[in-house]
Amino acid sequence: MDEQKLFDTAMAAMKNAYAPYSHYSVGATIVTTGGAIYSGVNIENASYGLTNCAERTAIFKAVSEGHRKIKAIIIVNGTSEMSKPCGACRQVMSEFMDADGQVFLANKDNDYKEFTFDQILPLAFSEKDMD
Ligand SMILES: O=c1ccn([C@H]2C[C@H](O)[C@@H](CO)O2)c(=O)[nH]1
Ligand SMILES: [Zn+2]
Repeated sequence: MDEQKLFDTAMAAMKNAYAPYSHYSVGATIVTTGGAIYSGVNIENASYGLTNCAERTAIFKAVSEGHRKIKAIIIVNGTSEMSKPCGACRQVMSEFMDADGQVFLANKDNDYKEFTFDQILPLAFSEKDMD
């Protein structure tokens, strides 16, 4: 799937964001190594700390259906500022992405920057650290 298609898919998903408290909508779309596509949105709660970010929603959907490896993720939001995954999402991404996985951080205006996963989470803690 090309980058423009990924952007369009994440923007379409973002319309389902449930963000009545922050009014900050986020959409994330991932591509598995097998080419499967999953999208997620942020889902807030009156008990604020229970909020689930868009990135983790998308990843958990894919993992729930048996996928274990993500090759690319795009994250969009409803503002002109570039999306930036929170620390919790970066750590969850690290469980299922390799260092060279593609990360596209976009805004609502179709501007995006491409990173490798290890650029956005250097020195990631992983299973290997427990050997
Ligand atoms: O990368 C991010 C950062 C924030 N949020 C959500 C959580 C909350 O609903 C809102 C404001 O923090 O944005 C995401 O979904 N992904
Ligand atoms: Zn997050």
